[in-house]
Amino acid sequence: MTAALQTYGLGKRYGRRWALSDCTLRIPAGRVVGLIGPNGAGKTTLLKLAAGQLAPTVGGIEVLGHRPATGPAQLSRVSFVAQHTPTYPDLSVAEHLRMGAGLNPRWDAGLARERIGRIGLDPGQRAGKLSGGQRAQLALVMAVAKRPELLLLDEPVAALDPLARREFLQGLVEATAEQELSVVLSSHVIADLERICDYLVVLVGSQVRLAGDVEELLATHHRLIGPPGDLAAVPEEHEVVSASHTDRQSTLLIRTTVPIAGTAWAAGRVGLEDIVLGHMSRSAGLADPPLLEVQQ
Ligand SMILES: Nc1ncnc2c1ncn2[C@@H]1O[C@H](COP(=O)(O)OP(=O)(O)OP(=O)(O)O)[C@@H](O)[C@H]1O
Repeated sequence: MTAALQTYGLGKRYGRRWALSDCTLRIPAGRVVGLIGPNGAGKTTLLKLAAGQLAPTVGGIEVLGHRPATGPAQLSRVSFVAQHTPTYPDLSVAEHLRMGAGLNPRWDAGLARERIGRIGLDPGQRAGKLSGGQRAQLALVMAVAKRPELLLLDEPVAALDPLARREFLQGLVEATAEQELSVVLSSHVIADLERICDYLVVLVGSQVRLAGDVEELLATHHRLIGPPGDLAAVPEEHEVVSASHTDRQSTLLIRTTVPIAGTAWAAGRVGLEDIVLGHMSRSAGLADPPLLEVQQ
């Protein structure tokens, strides 16, 4: 099956600073992929490389089996909504939709009208007079009505109110169920990603720290609670991702594919937030896990 996004040793450098480095990923098609990481981690850079708005410094990238933005056919298969959701301030909402219809061969006018009506945007209103959140909604409608095969969204819900945000995320899930659509969206809100994503990529300091199927990540990560500081007692098949210690106990986040049995440690399940934060706090290339906190 063709991957939605595939990268090989991909890197992008600005001057002497690497915005993204050594990125090798294969994201299957038909997934809703959450891209998460601290400010400056390289999320926007990866999305712009996928949209063909940036060229790699090193390595390669394929989107739906082809190099990004290599012609009209490839451009029509991908929608990209940039972080600040650009719209044309002098064009009305209706004029945006007419422009979308003129530029995109697979434009779904019915879907666009229905979504604009549901959001409650006035078709005669100029985009320059819309609120930031309304502009974001308009940009999202334009991106979805293009009927892309891959939708790239850079923090799409950051400017939306909680209800609009929930509706938008729900709409995304429905769109992926109705049509052959892959989605990659970046966000800082783990709860949003947890609700809709079935694949996760964690970027830290320009590098991929973790990537995988959400169900598999949940099944292979566990919390272990046991005697303080005794990491040597942890079986070596259990990769310790993070550790915190008090006088009375140590709490570990571990990743393992083997059953957890026969140790002095009590095991428990963890949520996506624990997994993401555990991997984000882990220092790159460290043999030993970092101490997250020490309580006396
Ligand atoms: N045009 C540019 N010129 C120079 N450096 C840049 C440019 N764009 C991004 N960078 C740098 O590349 C790195 C990655 O930036 P990027 O915007 O991809 O991060 P991000 O993960 O999207 O961050 P945020 O969560 O804050 O949006 C940062 O260190 C940033 O300063």
